[in-house]
Amino acid sequence: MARRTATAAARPLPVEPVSPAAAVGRTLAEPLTALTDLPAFDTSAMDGWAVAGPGPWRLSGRVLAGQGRVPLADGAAVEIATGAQLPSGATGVLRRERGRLAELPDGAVQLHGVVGPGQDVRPRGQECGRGEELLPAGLPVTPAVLGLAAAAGHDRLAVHRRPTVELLLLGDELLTSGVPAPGRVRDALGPLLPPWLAAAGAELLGSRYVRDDFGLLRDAIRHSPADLVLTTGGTAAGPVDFLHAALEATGGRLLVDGVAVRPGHPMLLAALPGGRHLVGLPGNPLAAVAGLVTLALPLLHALSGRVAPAAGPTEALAAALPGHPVDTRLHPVRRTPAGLAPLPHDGPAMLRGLARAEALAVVPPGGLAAGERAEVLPLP
Ligand SMILES: Nc1nc2c(c(=O)[nH]1)N[C@H]1C(S)=C(S)[C@@H](COP(=O)(O)OP(=O)(O)OC[C@H]3O[C@@H](n4cnc5c(N)ncnc54)[C@H](O)[C@@H]3O)O[C@H]1N2
Ligand code: MOO
Repeated sequence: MARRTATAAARPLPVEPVSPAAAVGRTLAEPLTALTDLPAFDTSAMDGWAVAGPGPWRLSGRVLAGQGRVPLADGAAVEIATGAQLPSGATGVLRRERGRLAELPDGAVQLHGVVGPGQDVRPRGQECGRGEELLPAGLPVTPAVLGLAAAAGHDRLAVHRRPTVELLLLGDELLTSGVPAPGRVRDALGPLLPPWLAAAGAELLGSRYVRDDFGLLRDAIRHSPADLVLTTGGTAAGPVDFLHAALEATGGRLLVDGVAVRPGHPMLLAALPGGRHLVGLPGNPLAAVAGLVTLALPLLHALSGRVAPAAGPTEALAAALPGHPVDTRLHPVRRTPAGLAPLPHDGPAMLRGLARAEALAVVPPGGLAAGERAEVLPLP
């Protein structure tokens, strides 16, 4: 439900044509159509000889990949390379290992072998015709999409602008180096979040530490130019948890204020003036990751124009996963041959389980027995 609210909270950012290298990790804003037949011409699929009609054939010449189309008379054969354009009049390709050459009394070379019609030929348009839709809009541009787009003749791709993010790390207790001092903790989220945001297609404008001070937090939110202001800590009702007050002071409108999920229940989502958004991640590190996958990633995907699946895939559990009496639980899991294995050290303030996890399993209230299927939220 919270994931659906976050998905519905934003419209895709504007579309821009960019070079393929700049498109990786962004989302196709238009269907990718073929600008050519693929293959664009009848192509030899093997090294050997292009032949015209039934054998034996009289051999002459050679066609290499990259050359234009040459004619071939009935009864003739020409040496051909894989990927070369098939001569006009050719009826098939005889692989090198299946042909036998013999010299004729007049010095000419004769080729013997058996070739079915169209054998070892990749006919023009076998993969797609010009104008055909290859991929729908809303798909992330992966390296494979780049390869397909290039093969289909594209020099630029229409993608949505990357959502920008500013990360505000709240808490006077945070240390950025060394071991924890009395009352102080190492910031675990400053290192953890940026690579996951980048993997989700976002552009991080910056990360900064904001002291536990209402005015500083209010101004940081008010002046942030980012599409998404992502905060950590300060979501609960502690004496220096100023996030709600700062949102009110900056004209923020709460869309989600707490989610029935453990860990992470104080997570929140707000619309900010100027079409911006704020996601507040709880300070406990595993709770923050729960907020990332529940609110921040769906919102970033919506801004990127990425089509969201209705629900995550489900996988069978290798062991029982106890549930919360009324809330959904998110539990770090690994894939094993026996199914999803829950990882220990899954407390809200712990990262030991998460660091070995491949995904978070969604555990409904009451829990799941071994062998039952759990929805799986992949970690980006
Ligand atoms: N009376 C209540 N107290 C709390 C409740 C509650 O329902 N009633 N909920 C608890 C839960 S659950 C969570 S989660 C936290 C959320 O707290 P905040 O978002 O306000 O976070 P903080 O209080 O700032 O910090 C909580 C905890 O996390 C540590 N922290 C914060 N930032 C980082 C960071 N970048 N790296 C590592 N650790 C961090 C911080 O030191 C605290 O230990 O509220 C509970 N309280
Ligand atoms: O739910 Mo808190 O978010 O347990 O850590």
